[in-house]
Amino acid sequence: MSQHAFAQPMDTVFIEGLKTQAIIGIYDWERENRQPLIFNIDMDLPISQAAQSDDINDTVDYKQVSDEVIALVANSRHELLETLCEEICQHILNNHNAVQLIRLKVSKPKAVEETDTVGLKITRQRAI
Ligand SMILES: Nc1nc2c(c(=O)[nH]1)N=C([C@H](O)[C@@H](O)CO)CN2
Repeated sequence: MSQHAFAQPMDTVFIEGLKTQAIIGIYDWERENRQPLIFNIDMDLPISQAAQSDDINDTVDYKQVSDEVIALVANSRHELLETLCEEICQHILNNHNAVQLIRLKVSKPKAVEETDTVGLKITRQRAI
């Protein structure tokens, strides 16, 4: 019987509180000044292979993904968080084959003065 006859349990590699600076927003002041965006990213994948091999290539490297997200955000100039978050999820799914599902939350703490923070949460899954 195949080793994969049963569903593999999903585990989560996560990045919490990733601080970036972006040109993002619909207002003039947001087009002229970078502002902070904070990301929490959950990446679901089975880690059983990496746990056996002890090889970073059998899992997803949270340091590498963090660096890629920082670079992607630094080079972006979107108006909406929706556009940026979709781009980040597609980048991760396209470049990190082990990742099956992503839950991404972005906080934009300087956007609405009366709040602690506002933002967006999205979930994206690899097409079967
Ligand atoms: N759903 C969204 N609503 C809003 C966004 C956004 O990106 N997605 N952006 C803004 C402004 O840029 C805001 O952050 C400035 O206060 C408003 N609403």
